[in-house]
Amino acid sequence: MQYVSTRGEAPALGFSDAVLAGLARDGGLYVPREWPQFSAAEIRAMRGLPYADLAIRVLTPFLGGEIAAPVFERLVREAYATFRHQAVCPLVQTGPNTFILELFHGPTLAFKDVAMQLLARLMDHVLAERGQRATIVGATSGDTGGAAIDAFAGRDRTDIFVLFPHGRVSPVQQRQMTTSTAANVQALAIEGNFDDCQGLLKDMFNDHAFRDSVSLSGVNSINWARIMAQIVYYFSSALSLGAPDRPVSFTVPTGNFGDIFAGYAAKKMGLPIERLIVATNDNDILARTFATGEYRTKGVFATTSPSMDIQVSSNFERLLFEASDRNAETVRRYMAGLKQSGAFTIETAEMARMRSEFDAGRADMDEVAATIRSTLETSNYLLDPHTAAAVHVAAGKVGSAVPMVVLGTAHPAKFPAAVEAACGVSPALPAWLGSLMSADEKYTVLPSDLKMVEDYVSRHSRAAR
Ligand SMILES: Cc1ncc(COP(=O)(O)O)c(C=O)c1O
Ligand SMILES: N[C@@H](CCOP(=O)(O)O)C(=O)O
Repeated sequence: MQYVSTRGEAPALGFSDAVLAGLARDGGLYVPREWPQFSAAEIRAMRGLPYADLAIRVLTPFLGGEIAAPVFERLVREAYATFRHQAVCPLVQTGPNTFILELFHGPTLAFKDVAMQLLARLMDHVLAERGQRATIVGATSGDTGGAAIDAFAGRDRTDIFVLFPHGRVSPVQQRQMTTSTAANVQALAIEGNFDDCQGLLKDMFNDHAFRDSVSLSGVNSINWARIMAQIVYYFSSALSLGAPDRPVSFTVPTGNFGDIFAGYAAKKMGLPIERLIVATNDNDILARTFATGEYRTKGVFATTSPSMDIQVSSNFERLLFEASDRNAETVRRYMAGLKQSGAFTIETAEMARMRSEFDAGRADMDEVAATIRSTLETSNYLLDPHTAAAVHVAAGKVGSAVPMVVLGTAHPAKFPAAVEAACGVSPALPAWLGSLMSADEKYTVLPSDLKMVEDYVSRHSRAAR
């Protein structure tokens, strides 16, 4: 299996190199050269498999034989042993034909753990085999950072630097990043928003001298392995609802478009997914794009679902590549427009292709609060604000006989203030995270300035040459 860049100007790479590279050297994102296929019979044979076994079955074709089977099996089993629910990602029914796929039973209570726990082990394995070290820089609007720090803390072959928007993450999210005592962890509070953090990250990757000098690697969903690992729970949930003999639709709280792109990948691999519905909060660039065909950024607005406060949605580039029949020149043109004027207009035929698979909607903060309240009243189920945005959007789309699965991307206890304001209930952190809110914090505040951040990373990275 080879991985190609969406911008077509970087060399194709094998699995291990693509994982270590993160962003392609031409600024593009890696995607598999072709989608592995499972027949209906092969999917049927996956029914009833424990989550780790399913992950091994679904993900092995992506490895291109580069990770020995017994090693991969061990890494997968270790990754999912960190989850506190036996099913790893359980499915809970909340209405006649609606379900929440709970993705928040990992160490940091967010869906990011599902991929991050595996990615850290994969990277460690590849680096150890090659006798190398890497510097990992991640950008977060709140959840990726904590999940990455948990997964990489104490690993000798990597130093991890997480850029988070100063003052714009929830207190629980912040502490999950700032209370780590591991020597290889650095939390950097950037004076800006998430798009600034992600912009700095991409600029670091595109500064090849810096990139090479610190052996830069990435753990955001620009890294293919993040998307890959997220494909598995589309299979697990669809299988338990009757796949491949019954189609399923998914509504996904969306920001960087990584999670929903994993659903698209699952569909390309043969899973019968009817609709993939993008749910945004007030930062509704993707909902507007699906409505108008124009991707146009405007300022980021701070909401009660901070992890979705994003304008530049990285993985949308992967969908543009697909919708343009993998035309890298078209993708480069769109991305140049985004860089120059903050906008681009998508060709009609490409938009039609996207609309044939995806739908989109938005939930503003009042709608999110009302959904948290009403779901508690009618289903006795406490939503976090991100999942609530998706439940609101899904409610406007349900209606067919096809089951609707909403991805539950975070535990409500990560956002107690917003949840309590909405419904009067303040969700408590699980006991095993009890000391989080009293532990000492350690972080460095930096301006949103490329040179200053690069300088900080170079000075603190053990991989720096
Ligand atoms: C809780 C939560 N929900 C939804 C999202 C959006 O997911 P994605 O960026 O993959 O679209 C995020 C951040 O990524 C998140 O942390
Ligand atoms: N919402 C994310 C933003 C980064 O997303 P990623 O999936 O690309 O890592 C977060 O919580 O940090």
